[in-house]
Formats: sequence, C-alpha cells, structure tokens
Amino acid sequence: MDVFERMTDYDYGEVHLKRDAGTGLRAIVAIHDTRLGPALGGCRFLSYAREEDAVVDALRLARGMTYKAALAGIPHGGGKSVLIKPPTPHFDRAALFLAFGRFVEDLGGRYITAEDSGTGLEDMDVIRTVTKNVCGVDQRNGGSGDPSPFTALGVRRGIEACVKFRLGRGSLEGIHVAVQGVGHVGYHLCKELHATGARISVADVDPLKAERAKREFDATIVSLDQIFDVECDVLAPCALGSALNDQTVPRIKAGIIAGAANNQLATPSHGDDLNARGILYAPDYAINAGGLINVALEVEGYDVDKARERTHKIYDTVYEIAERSSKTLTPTYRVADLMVEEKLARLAKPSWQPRS
Ligand SMILES: NC(=O)c1ccc[n+]([C@@H]2O[C@H](COP(=O)([O-])OP(=O)(O)OC[C@H]3O[C@@H](n4cnc5c(N)ncnc54)[C@H](O)[C@@H]3O)[C@@H](O)[C@H]2O)c1
Repeated sequence: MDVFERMTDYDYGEVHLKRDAGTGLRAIVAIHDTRLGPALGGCRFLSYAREEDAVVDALRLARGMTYKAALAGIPHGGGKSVLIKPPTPHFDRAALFLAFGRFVEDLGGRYITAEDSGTGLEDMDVIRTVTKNVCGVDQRNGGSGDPSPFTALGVRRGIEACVKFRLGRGSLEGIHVAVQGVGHVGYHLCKELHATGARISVADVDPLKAERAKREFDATIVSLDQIFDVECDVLAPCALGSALNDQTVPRIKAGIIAGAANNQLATPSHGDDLNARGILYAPDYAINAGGLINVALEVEGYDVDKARERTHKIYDTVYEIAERSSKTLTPTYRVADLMVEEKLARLAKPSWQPRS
C-alpha cells in the first residue's frame, strides 16, 4: 500500500502508526487538521481484512471530524484512531488499551481520543490512567455520559430550522415526521418531537423498539421499506449510512430530510438529486453534531448547561445552510463543505501546538 498516495488523496499531513509486540497493539492515528485546536475523534477497535482498509478508514473518518467540529464551532481539529483487533481471541484488552493510551500521550496533546465503534467507557477509563487526552470517560470521573440525548436535541433543533425555512412555521406542532431507526438517537428524537406536538411515524428492524415508540409517543409503525413512502413533512434517517440512494431518493414524499445518521448520502450525486427535486436536506454532519459538542466539553471541564446551550445553536447553522443553498442554488451538502473550507482558509494561525 502506498501510504503517502492515500494521504494525498485525503489531503493529509500527519498519520502516526504504532506497533506494540507485547500487547498485540497495531494502531493508526490520523490527524487531519489542527488549525482550530487539537484533533478530536473516536477510537475504533475492529477487525479488518486488510491493513490498508484500516488506514483508509482512519483517514476518511478523521477528515469528517474536521468538518463536523469546524461547522459546530468546536475548538478542535479532526482526528481518528483505528486499532486493528488482534486475530486471536486471547489478548489482554486492558493491557492493549493501556499501550494505546501511552501512544496517545506520546503525541503530546495533538490528538484527543474518545469512544467509537468497538470501544466503550471501560476502555476510555483505562486510557485515562496514562493520559488526560481522552474524552467519553465515565460520568463518575467527570465524563459527559451518553451522547445520544444531545445528538437528538440537535436534530430536533435542525428540524425546527428546516421547518421554519421551508414552511414558515415556528413550531413543530402538527408537523409529521417519519423516523427511520428508533435506537439510541431515534428514541430520544421521538421524545423531543412528541413534546413539541409533532406527529410521528417510525420503522425499525427491531419490532420492540418500534413498539416502544408507539406506546410512549403515540407513533404510527410502518414497515422498513414504507418509511420512504410516508406522506410526511420531514424524513429523519436515524439508522445506518447510505439511506439516501438510487432506490429511495425518487420515492421520498417529504419536503425536508433531517436526521441523525452519519453518511446519509450514498454518493454526493444523491445530494444533487435531492436538490433538483426541491427537497431540503440538512447535511448529516451539521445536524448530528450534538453528541460531539457534548463530549468535547470534557476537554474544558464538563458542564451540562453549556452542552445544551451550544447544541441549540445547531438551529442557526442549519438555517444558514438552507438560506445560502437557496440564494446560491447550491446543494446543501456542498454549502456545508464550503462553509467549513472558508472558515479554515481564513485561519492565519499555524497548527495548534501544546502549551509549553
Ligand atoms: N449516538 C450518537 O450520539 C450519534 C451521534 C452522531 C451520529 N450518530 C449516527 O446516528 C445513527 C443512529 O445512531 P444510534 O446511536 O441511535 O444507533 P443505534 O444502533 O442505537 O440505533 C440504530 C437503530 O436503527 C435500527 N435500524 C437498523 N437498520 C434499520 C433499517 N434498515 N430500517 C430501520 N431501522 C433500522 C436499529 O435496529 C437501531 O434501533 C448512526 O448512523 C450513528 O452513526 C449517532
């Protein structure tokens, strides 16, 4: 694999690799941008068929973090770490995460790690014993807890911005929202929506989760496939990535798409298709930043009121994207990228360095 070619593809200057024979640690830390502050991003612990896939995953995800943090106004750059899961089931997990924590510490504060796929609070608590450059630790240790309610709050505010912009309505009362996936975020989103008087339809592969939404929020359950055909005001994808694809985009009846899932557009051209159909799409990384806003506050000292206050600002960000898109006839996903690129280009200061 040509690492430098991949770094060029993803516009990188800095990728760190670490191997620790004693624990089986094989770690990649990708630091995409530090102009706004130290790179912040989760740590994945997964099996990969090829090492190249792990490196590309880190590069792709860290770049996404730069955009998400910059748009949310968080003083951080984008980073991500990928730990390749040892092939043998018999490894000492605590020792491995301790070795990773030391690696993070050696990076001198340029990268701050957190939970991601395959890692949990216990792993962060292990890392915390050897470095302070970690967030998402246990609430008993000053951590920020479950990010999902904050992500859901941000999505509700983003939906409100879209409804105001597109329908001229200052409230969600009577607005019909179809929620795909009522897991951690989708459940809390339904709770937020129900409290505002919105009408809710839901679909989930897990019938118990759909039933819970029906019971608690008077939601109407529809089949997994039908969720894209619901005659509603807002479609909120809150399940997996690529929900907006060749099969689904032509069927969507909603005038607004605003949900929590990451990477909702199967390809950028699906964002163009939505724009051509006159559907207002709230870019995923703009609207789902509440969880990141919440966890990032651990770096300066966690404060739940500040987390809520900052998450509420997602309304303004999404509204501005909708306005600029409408004025410039540019798809919203592209407007969001441009807003980040303009912001980063304005920064004259050099990359963030630790205080001496
Ligand atoms: N948890 C957060 O704070 C957070 C933050 C930012 C982005 N996200 C993104 O939001 C999405 C949801 O995250 P989560 O933490 O709620 O995950 P989750 O796994 O708790 O919930 C996802 C739900 O979607 C359901 N689902 C899966 N496939 C489905 C399908 N085809 N149709 C309908 N339902 C389906 C699952 O059964 C599950 O209930 C993910 O894309 C995640 O990356 C989450």
